[in-house]
Amino acid sequence: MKATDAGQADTRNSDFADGADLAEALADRVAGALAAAIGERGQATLAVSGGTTPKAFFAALSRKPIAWDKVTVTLVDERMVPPSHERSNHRLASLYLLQNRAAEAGFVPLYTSKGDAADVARTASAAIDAMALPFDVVVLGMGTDGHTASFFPDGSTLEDVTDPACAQSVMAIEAPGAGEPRLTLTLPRIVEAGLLVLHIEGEQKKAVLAKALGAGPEAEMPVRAVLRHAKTPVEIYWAP
Ligand SMILES: O=C1O[C@H](COP(=O)(O)O)[C@@H](O)[C@H](O)[C@H]1O
Repeated sequence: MKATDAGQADTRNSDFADGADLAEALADRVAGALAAAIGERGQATLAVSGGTTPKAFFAALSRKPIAWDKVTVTLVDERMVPPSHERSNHRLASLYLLQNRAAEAGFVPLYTSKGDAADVARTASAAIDAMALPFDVVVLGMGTDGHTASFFPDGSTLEDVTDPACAQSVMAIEAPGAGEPRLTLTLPRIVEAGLLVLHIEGEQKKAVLAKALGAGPEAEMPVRAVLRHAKTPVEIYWAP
C-alpha cells in the first residue's frame, strides 16, 4: 500500500486469523532476518518493544534455532524503572524473549540507575552506538493514542526524538499518557533498520493505523514519523 498523499508511507500488510498464528509467522520472519545477518556479518542486532502485545511473539522467537550467541538484543523504549519493576520492558524481554534458545543472546538495557533521565539517556545512547548499527531488525508496537516507541503525543522532547537528523540514539521523554518518564530510541535508529516491523493487534489499533496512514500532523499521531521516514517498507503484522 502506498499512501502518496501523506508522506510516502510504504507498507506491506500481513493479516492473521489470531495472535498465535501471527506470533509464529513474525518469529519466523525475524529469525530469518537475524540468521541472514549472521550469515553476512557474523552477528545480528534486534530492538524490540514492550507493552502487552509482544509476549506470544517473544516466546515463539525464543525457540527459533538460530545462533543466538551472535545476536544482541536491546529495547525500542523503556520506562525509567529498574528491571525488577513490573512495568519494565527489560523485565518483559527477560521473562519472555531471553529464554530457551535465546537465553544465549546478549542484551543491552536502556535503563541504568545513575543520574537523572537525561544522564541515563546519554549512557544508553553510548551503549547503543557501540552496537553494530544499523539494527538488523526493529519491531515496533503502537498505542491507541498513535504513539510508537515512546514517541507520545505531547511528549516533552517529541520534536527532537522524531527529528530524522537527531544526533542522539536514545533520548528521555515525558508525556501525559506515558506514566513514568521514558527512554526511547530516536527516529534515525528506528527507520534505518534492515527490517522494520509494526506489530499491532485488535480492531481498534487497525483503525488507529488507518488514520495514521492518512494525512495529518506527525505530532498528533507520532507513529506517522516512522511510517513516513522508513527507509524500507514497514511490514505490518496484524491479528484481531
Ligand atoms: O508503552 C508502550 O506501549 C506500546 C504499545 O504497547 P501495548 O501494551 O499496547 O502493546 C509499546 O510498543 C511500547 O514499547 C511500550 O513501551
